[in-house]
Amino acid sequence: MLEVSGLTRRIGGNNVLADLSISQPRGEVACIVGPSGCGKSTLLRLVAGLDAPDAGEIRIDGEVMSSERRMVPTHRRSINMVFQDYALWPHMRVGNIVGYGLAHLNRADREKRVSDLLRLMRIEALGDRLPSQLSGGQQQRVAIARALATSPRILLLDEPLSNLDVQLRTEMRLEFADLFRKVETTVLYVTHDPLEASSFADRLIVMRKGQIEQQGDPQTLFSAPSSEWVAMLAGYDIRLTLENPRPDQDGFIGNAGDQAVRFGAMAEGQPLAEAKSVLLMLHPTSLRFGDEREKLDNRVSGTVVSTLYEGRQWRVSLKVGESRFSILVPFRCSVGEVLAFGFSSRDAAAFPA
Ligand SMILES: Nc1ncnc2c1ncn2[C@@H]1O[C@H](COP(=O)(O)OP(=O)(O)OP(=O)(O)O)[C@@H](O)[C@H]1O
Repeated sequence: MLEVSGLTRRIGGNNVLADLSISQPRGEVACIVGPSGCGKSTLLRLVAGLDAPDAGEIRIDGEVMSSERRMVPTHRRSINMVFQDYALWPHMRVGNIVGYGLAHLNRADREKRVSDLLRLMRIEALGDRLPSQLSGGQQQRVAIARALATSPRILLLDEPLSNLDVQLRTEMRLEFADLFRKVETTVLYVTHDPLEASSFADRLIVMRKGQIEQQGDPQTLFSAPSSEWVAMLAGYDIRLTLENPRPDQDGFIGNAGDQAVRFGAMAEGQPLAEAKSVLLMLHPTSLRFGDEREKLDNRVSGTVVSTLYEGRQWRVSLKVGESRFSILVPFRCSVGEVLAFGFSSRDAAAFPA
């Protein structure tokens, strides 16, 4: 179990981490998601013991690892870390790199452990190669095999897919899902890409400016973002401003120009009473066109302001009331045309504007 409580780190007068707390049960895969500079790597470095906190505590299985008074060195924490650049030793062969931390085992046990790990990472044929003879994806697998060799209690990964091409990233996401299930290690994984994280994380922890903005299992977080910022990160890029929001039947209603638009509820913790207007945010996959839209409790019309062909679909800029946003549609439309779409009020995330 990893417990981070009240963790604060000041660098150059700034709070890079500010009173941050995380409680992670054994075996959980948690992904820290957030933009560049929000403090993700600093958090990993603190957990690894490569840096010391200014306040707060880190405990592993109940034992204090970092606090203002105590710093357990990295090699005594049972933690391993995989870095963005893999950091493989260039003069060593893959088998030796993976077996490096296993000097305490006899030769036969060490060789067995190394070959098990190479098989697990599907690089069993590469044991005699040097890092320079491997592709980026293969190097990445070696780095993970090395990190798993000593069966650490916690595995830390800092943007491990960032140097791989798009196709390999997708493949590795699937493999991670499988791997993390098999090894049963507690995993703390840093990425700036919430989609990458949502494919294998038990929990997403969204960070912003050194603090946690929202956390939860990926499906909850993607379907109920608690702030405009998390909604943006989750891809809710359609923004509709509604004036005069007010309760209505089962939910709420507001005006976009002369059209009434329903929404289910305000996002968690956001008061409607004080809001003069509401920002409704929608994920593109919530919009329906044609007959499908008739079944939904919202039907909204917009005027097409511009269109752009984007390979088998069109990016259409729409004006609805005073709001302008762009959507992708699978059909051609022309400037000035009125385009109607539907969405369910339950799928909209609403925030005070
Ligand atoms: N040694 C340092 N000296 C000065 N500022 C630092 C130092 N280390 C980190 N920072 C600052 O702390 C903030 C958080 O950095 P950190 O590397 O943790 O962010 P990050 O979320 O991991 O970003 P990225 O995704 O770009 O790696 C940044 O504003 C960074 O400039």
